[in-house]
Amino acid sequence: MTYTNGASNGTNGHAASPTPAATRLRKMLTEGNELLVLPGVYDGFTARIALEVGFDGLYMTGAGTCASKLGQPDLGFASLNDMREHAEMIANLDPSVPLIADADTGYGGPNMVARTVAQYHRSGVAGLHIEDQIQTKRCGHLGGKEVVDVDTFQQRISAAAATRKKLNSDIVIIARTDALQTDGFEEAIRRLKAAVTAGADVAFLEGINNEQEAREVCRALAPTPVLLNMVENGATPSWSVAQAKDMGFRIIIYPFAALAPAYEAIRSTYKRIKETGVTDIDPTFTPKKLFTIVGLKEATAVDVAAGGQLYGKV
Ligand SMILES: C[C@](O)(C(=O)O)[C@H](CC(=O)O)C(=O)O
Repeated sequence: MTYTNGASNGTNGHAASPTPAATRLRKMLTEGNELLVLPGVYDGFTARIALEVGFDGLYMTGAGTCASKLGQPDLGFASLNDMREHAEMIANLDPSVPLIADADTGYGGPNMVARTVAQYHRSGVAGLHIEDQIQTKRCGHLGGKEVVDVDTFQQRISAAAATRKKLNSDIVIIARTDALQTDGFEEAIRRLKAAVTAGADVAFLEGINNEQEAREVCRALAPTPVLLNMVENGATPSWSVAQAKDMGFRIIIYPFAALAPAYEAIRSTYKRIKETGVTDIDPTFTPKKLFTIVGLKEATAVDVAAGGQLYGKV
């Protein structure tokens, strides 16, 4: 299915505002029945690479944001400001491509959750996930997790949904439960259903262990779309897009898709410098190539349209 961004010329000669990314994401979920594939991105460079390849949307990983922006593990180090600022930069590189961004626990009680949703909305984020872990959260694929009670979780989602409504926003609210590890499958499903009752648009069962759980969560939550978190080498087996679709998922995210290859590639190059004294990087990777990947053409077009000639000789 192709979604246009809806931009057209208004009668006053100004271009009409394009459809917000949140509205586009919501439409993809409600009007289609395809599986939306969103690679994990953790900074502007990885986002640009994903945009170049072309996907239904992007996923801003909190683990990757903690690692790249703060140099810290996914243990609740990132604040709302860290996450919002990062998400805003990524969401606006190409606002026609929806960004789903991690919002951890929502960063506090109902008022903080409301603030988080409002700030993500104003930043151009199309969807966000809010979970039921305690504030000192950790990556969902680590042991020793703790969750808040179901009422507290429901309040987080209610505050998110009320904010979406108040702002007349289409931002997609994704309720994530981490209760599978702590309380088992039945309780996790109960929590996701409670979250949908409270206004969540999408359900996210963290740390799915096997195909039976995968199929069952999609069946139990239907018609609510369910998101699959494809963290390689974590609790969940590695499934392909085709398998995820067959199991009934509507969104698949790959938080480690950029992190793992970046680590390998960067580390081996750094080691080569240390051991041989040269980087030996691909000779076609010129400075101009890097800047082309991150928007040289667009920057040149803006300058030329303004009557400038700044980049003619780049
Ligand atoms: C999805 C996630 O929240 C993320 O930050 O990308 C993480 C990924 C990870 O750290 O393995 C999560 O699953 O908790």
